Amino acid sequence: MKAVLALDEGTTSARAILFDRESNILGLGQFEFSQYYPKPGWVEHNPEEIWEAQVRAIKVAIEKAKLSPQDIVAIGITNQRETTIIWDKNGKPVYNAIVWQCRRTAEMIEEIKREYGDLIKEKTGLVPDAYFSASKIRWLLDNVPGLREKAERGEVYFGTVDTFLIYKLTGEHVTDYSNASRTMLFNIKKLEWDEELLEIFKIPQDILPKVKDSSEVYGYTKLLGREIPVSGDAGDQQAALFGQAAFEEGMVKATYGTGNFILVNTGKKLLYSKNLLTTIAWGLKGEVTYALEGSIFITGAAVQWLRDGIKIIEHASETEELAKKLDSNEGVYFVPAFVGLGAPYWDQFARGLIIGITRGTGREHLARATLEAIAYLTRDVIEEMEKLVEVRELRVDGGATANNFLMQFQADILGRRVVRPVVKETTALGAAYLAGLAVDFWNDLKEIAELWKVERVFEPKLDEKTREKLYRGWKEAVKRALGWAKIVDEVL
Ligand SMILES: Nc1ncnc2c1ncn2[C@@H]1O[C@H](COP(=O)(O)OP(=O)(O)O)[C@@H](O)[C@H]1O
Ligand SMILES: O=P(O)(O)OC[C@H](O)CO
Repeated sequence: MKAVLALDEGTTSARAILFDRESNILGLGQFEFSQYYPKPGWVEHNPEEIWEAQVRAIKVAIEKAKLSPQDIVAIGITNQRETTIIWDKNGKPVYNAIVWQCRRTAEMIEEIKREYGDLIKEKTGLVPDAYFSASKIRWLLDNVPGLREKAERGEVYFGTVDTFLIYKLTGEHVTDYSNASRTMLFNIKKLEWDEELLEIFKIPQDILPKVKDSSEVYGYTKLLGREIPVSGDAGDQQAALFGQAAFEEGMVKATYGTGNFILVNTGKKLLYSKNLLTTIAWGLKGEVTYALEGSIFITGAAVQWLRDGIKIIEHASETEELAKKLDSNEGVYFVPAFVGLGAPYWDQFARGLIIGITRGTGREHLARATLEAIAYLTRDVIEEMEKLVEVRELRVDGGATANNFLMQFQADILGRRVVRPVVKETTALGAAYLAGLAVDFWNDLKEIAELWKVERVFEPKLDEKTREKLYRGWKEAVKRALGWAKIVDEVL
């Protein structure tokens, strides 16, 4: 049996999944790696740990599938995006990876935004934020002793995690259009690194990877004892859009993981929205497809916080039964702005808030408020999208879509159908499709679209009056969370 191997390197774990031609999962390996929080608001990973977790995951996936390396026709990569690594010629990182969630460069961005905010938006499609790679690279060059000199001599390489993994696998220094579009250094109209932005962020061009299509052979790896082509690469959210077979303009997907990321395919059109990101979905055969994206930083991570932070649950899935114990949220709202708020608020200084607590408030209220928040945040983004495109239904994927309460509440609060597919590992599947297309394992997008199957549809049931009342309450709660870190700075 022949298969494609997808490497899905996420924020909390590295996964490896083997898919056959019918997109069945033949084997899966997954290992978590450590999260480092050296200061409040800072988040780092150790790239060596990521690599080790990834290699172990590959071995487990192959064992579980009972396949041999001979059966693997191609490898596709998909990754947590924006996370920034700089390494030397031996593949040794010069510092930890600075993770997309890290806020250490928030002040730097505030300053740059004042002068260059509009220029950045116009060239990159992004809302200037510490989220993207540019300010993280600048921070490394300014803070790791001797690094700037090495960068100027062309002795080190920058990459997002896809680029680091491809370098480790093949020795090539490349990325794809979708990942490049998240650095805040890539001109999404001209499809090239932008010299003016490189100047603003003081980044030497030599450290940047070559930008390629999302589906082509980048190089070959001997990791498994024979040469296998590495032939697919896309940021995880774009890969999920591809794995959902959202190939037509107007198709929307939402991925429910650590954060929620909602993307609508806008085809060849570059649509701009003040509070959403214009981004590249993928490059295929020399042509790019664009998307509009709403990035929500913390959703499933808030469920993790209930589990690991305040320890009121043991498993994420318990939130479903707890939430169902109540008929309503009883006025309790939770705004999980742990690292500020992304789309559509873009407030780097917002912080988390739980409001409406009374003597009767218990675990079930907190569980319900957390799940409801995920749905409200998603509606915030869809409302913004609907100013530009019509959203008829939402294709969903990611870990938290297993929660039926959440899916039903999502349909209710949107007043739209929520559609869950059979294969929930949509991100990895997208990477597998991209890799497989490059080596003719799959022929074309039509063949892939036919493989997509619905598992369950959630129809909206809530009356409009209740829906709008609940949502108004949410908006009031959000107002109270905005700018909180600045207020704390002033008073403490
Ligand atoms: N049944 C559930 N209900 C609510 N949240 C869940 C459930 N199962 C998983 N999650 C949340 O989903 C996230 C895991 O999803 P996953 O797609 O693996 O995320 P990522 O790729 O970002 O690491 C975790 O943050 C977890 O808290
Ligand atoms: O690791 P995930 O799946 O939560 O995805 C993270 C995003 O790519 C960040 O932009």
